[in-house]
Amino acid sequence: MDLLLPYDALVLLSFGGPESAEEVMPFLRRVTAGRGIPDDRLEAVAHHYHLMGGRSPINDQNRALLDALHAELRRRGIAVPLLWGNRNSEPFLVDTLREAHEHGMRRVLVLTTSAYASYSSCRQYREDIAEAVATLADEGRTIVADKIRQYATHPSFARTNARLVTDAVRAAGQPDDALLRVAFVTHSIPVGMDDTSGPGDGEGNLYWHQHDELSHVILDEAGITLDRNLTGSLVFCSRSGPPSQPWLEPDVNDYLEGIAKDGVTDVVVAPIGFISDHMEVRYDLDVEAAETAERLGLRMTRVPTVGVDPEFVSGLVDLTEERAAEAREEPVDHPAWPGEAMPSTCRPGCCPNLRVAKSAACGTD
Ligand SMILES: CC1=C(CCC(=O)O)c2cc3nc(cc4[nH]c(cc5[nH]c(cc1n2)c(C)c5CCC(=O)O)c(CCC(=O)O)c4C)C(CCC(=O)O)=C3C
Ligand SMILES: [Fe+2]
Repeated sequence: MDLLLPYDALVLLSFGGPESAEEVMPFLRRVTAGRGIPDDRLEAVAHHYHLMGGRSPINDQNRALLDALHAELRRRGIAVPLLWGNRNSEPFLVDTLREAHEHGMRRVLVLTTSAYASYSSCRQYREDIAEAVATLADEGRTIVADKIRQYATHPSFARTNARLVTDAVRAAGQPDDALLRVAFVTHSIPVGMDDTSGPGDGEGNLYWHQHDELSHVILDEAGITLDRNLTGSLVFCSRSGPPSQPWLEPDVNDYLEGIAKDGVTDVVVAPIGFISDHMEVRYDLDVEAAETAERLGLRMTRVPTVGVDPEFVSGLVDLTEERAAEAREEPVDHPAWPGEAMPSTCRPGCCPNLRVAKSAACGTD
């Protein structure tokens, strides 16, 4: 069996979520601390969790992803330990890393459950890694954490999403291109956060751009496979923040209103912004958007997220091998489609924290 040298472990790092009604408010307070989220929004989101019995599906989805990663690593003969930590709920990253250190591990590779550029999807994870590493340093434990590159532009992510959308369009059973739309959905973020997303060389809007580019190649691929002329749009869900602050639009529900007015009858909803069917998908799409569609008389087909799809999981394991080769300073390819490979070590000032200066791991700043 090979190892994933120089790494002593692979750590899955996720957002986290509550697993019981009592955990909902502490979780929400942790997530929104210092983020300026209005109380009525917090109450609404707490209600979404309570509708699901206080249990977010995200932790079970991560357990399934860990099993799938474990199986693929073993299939390739890689015997690296696989650990799991969250940013906002147990098991907390700092506890996972402390236990790793107790077991003699000194350098770990982190894989996050977030694919794109932006402060929320990349730097915030890096800040939390830095904080965990600093806490352990205060305890006299030195541990180094590297990270695989953001994988929104890894070909396995695009290919898996393209296949899932193709299958869903086929299943929707509306043969008339003019009556069908594909809505590519991602998490809305503040416009200012999108404007500053990217490597920090002045371009910005990389969050929006990566989603937009991926939507286009998926439409092309599905169109070619099905021999159809498909149309669609990038739309957003889960807006938070005060009404005075602009966030990316259109909201998925407003988009549905618009296409219904245009006489469209069928919508395929593809949550390409997320890698598993967590609350944003289960509530904001499967409950809220589904109700909007029903009210408008639109037939809605929801595309699954990449989840534990073998092609996606295999791509993630490719990325861990790629990062390990980089760390060993061996020549290595960085396959990317569509667009460019993101660096595994972020540049200074990329996807900045617009509120407070905080140190972030896995970067050159
Ligand atoms: C880009 C992005 C992703 C995708 C990348 C990634 O996956 O990380 C994501 C994922 C997630 N977001 C999640 C939950 C929440 N996000 C919130 C708030 C916010 N999200 C933001 C952005 C994102 N969020 C932003 C800009 C805010 C405003 C506050 C701030 O500026 O930080 C709030 C507070 C209440 C509210 O306002 O909604 C909650 C509860 C869960 C867990 C779901 C579950 O339990 O199944 C997951 C996977
Ligand atoms: Fe969020």
